[in-house]
Amino acid sequence: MSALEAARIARLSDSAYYIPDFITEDEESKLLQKINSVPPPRWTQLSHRRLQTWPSTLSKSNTLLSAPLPAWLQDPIIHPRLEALGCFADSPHQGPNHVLINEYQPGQGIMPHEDGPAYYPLVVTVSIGAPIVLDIYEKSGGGEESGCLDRTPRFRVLQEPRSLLITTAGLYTQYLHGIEERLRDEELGREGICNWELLGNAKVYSAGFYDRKTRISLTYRDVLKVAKVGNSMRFLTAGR
Ligand SMILES: O=C(O)CCC(=O)C(=O)O
Ligand SMILES: [Fe+2]
Repeated sequence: MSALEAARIARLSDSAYYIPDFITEDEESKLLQKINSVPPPRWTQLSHRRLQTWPSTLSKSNTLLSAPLPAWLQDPIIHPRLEALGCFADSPHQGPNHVLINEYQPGQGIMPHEDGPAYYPLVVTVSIGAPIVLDIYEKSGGGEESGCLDRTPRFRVLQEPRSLLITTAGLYTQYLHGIEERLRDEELGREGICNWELLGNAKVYSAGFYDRKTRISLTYRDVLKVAKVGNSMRFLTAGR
């Protein structure tokens, strides 16, 4: 990942990279327009956010039925930009094959969790619409869920709209991540935000807070187990 050295979030050692303005405003509007014009059944309404899964949901055995991602999710994010960064060069399929799109209204979030073994341990997140703070928690020594709810985050990453966040290595395997359900993100500054020096426009946050607006993330991943269409009958009956 040497091409990414300038984007490394130093406080997160070698496990996270942040690039502001990874896409243009025009590309951001086109993505928003595409995401918001899919047929309604494409959305899964969850209790605290809604979600699209491309090209399809994984099977119970965490297998992806092989299918290309739609062109609007590939260009220009995968080709040429992620390819130029080389960040999936070492992953089994040499590129992402799965994208989750999460939408958070003000007050919504995602519980601290880890992304788990279905994926190669590398997640690339494009943020659009509005900023949001991603909280990173140490896995507690005393059992998976203990005390998670009232724990304070170990690190906080501010994701500006149009930015790219790469999480990998220790951050993927040793920590949990989540987004607090709140209407306002506060305590923004050099102290509390671990990628503050890398922000594209830190001035916007100089008041130390902002009110949440609708924020959408596109998380690009490489699913390890992929079934070819020719084997789809085996795939469909597996794990049932
Ligand atoms: O929206 C985000 O940035 C995080 C989403 C996430 O953690 C997930 O979908 O696993
Ligand atoms: Fe996640």
